[in-house]
Amino acid sequence: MTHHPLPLALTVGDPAGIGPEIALAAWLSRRQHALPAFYLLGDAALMAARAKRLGMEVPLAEVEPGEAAPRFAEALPIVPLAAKFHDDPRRPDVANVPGILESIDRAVADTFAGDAAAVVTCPIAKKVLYDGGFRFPGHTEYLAELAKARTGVEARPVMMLAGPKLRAVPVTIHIPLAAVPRALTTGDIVETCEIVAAELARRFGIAGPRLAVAGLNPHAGEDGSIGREDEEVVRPAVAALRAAGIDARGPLPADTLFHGRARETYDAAICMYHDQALIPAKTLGFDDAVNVTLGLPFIRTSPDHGTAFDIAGKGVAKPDSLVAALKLAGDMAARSAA
Ligand SMILES: NC(=O)c1ccc[n+]([C@@H]2O[C@H](COP(=O)([O-])OP(=O)(O)OC[C@H]3O[C@@H](n4cnc5c(N)ncnc54)[C@H](O)[C@@H]3O)[C@@H](O)[C@H]2O)c1
Ligand SMILES: N[C@H](C(=O)O)[C@H](O)COP(=O)(O)O
Repeated sequence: MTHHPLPLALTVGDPAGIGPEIALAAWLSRRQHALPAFYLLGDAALMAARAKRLGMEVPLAEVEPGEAAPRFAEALPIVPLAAKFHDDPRRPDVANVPGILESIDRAVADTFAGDAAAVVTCPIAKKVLYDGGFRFPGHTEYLAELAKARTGVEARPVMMLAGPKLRAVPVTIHIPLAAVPRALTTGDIVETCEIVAAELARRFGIAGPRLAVAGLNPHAGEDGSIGREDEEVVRPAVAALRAAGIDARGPLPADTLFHGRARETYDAAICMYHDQALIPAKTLGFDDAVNVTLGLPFIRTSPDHGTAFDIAGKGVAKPDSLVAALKLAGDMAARSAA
């Protein structure tokens, strides 16, 4: 009997977005990209309708997770949810929220049950979920909550955008820009860097990773003359990290941190807020960067883009970032199993 590695559990994301069609396209490219086996937690009727709408010939197989890997070569395995979705691209509907969450919950449950090697998520629209009563900023924090519910241990999730040219980590994530200076603490910077250093070693095979810590203010505060946070919050964090044996440098001016020669000097840039990390990450690699959540007791990756409601159902969405997310999850799982 052939031995199949555990498949990846792929969530459907918002069904009105591009998640369903990039999942179909990723499956079609499975041989070209040597993708690890995955199954979609979704609704076969929705997937059949979206494939038909886009003229994509994708055989679908409703399966249990245990049957997914052996079926993957010949059909896109779908593990059905209780929830059903309409094929209504570009029209997000709060009525889809329970099904969107069921897909995420089930992916995590399957991973804890040993039926899946990792969780890969298609994009959700935060506003739609918030309107449906979701009280977490995004997947990142929700996944940490699901982990805690299962292990009883607090998880500190860390967002990393990882591409061939840059790995970038925002210390504060989905909070208003005006709230960043108050939210940023030395302890959070230290904790984030510790998790990044440990996970780069464990899950990416980078021994002694080099971390470049960006400043918050222009020119990293210019010795405290343009804002005090770099001297009072960031610098003590870097000192504590260095004392603990972590190769961290900073605070470094963020404007000169992302050009080619600078990027050669570190393995991850630690940034103080969302756009400081995600603008360079998506500019340098919108099609191949992956959103990875570190600090969880399981592997989670996601494409770097969102639901792209403007193009859903039009047949122009590129599956590249999802393909990269599936490959990275497979690589991370293989390294963790070795
Ligand atoms: N992982 C996630 O769940 C995730 C990530 C980012 C944004 N979001 C959410 O997505 C929603 C929309 O966000 P946004 O509009 O800022 O960003 P977006 O990434 O959805 O779209 C930005 C632009 O890029 C284009 N684009 C995105 N993905 C593409 C692809 N695969 N192929 C071709 N073009 C693509 C879109 O058409 C749009 O013009 C928001 O609600 C946001 O919260 C979710
Ligand atoms: N900030 C992420 C991005 O722009 O790519 C994104 O919104 C995803 O967040 P979650 O993985 O927490 O849903």
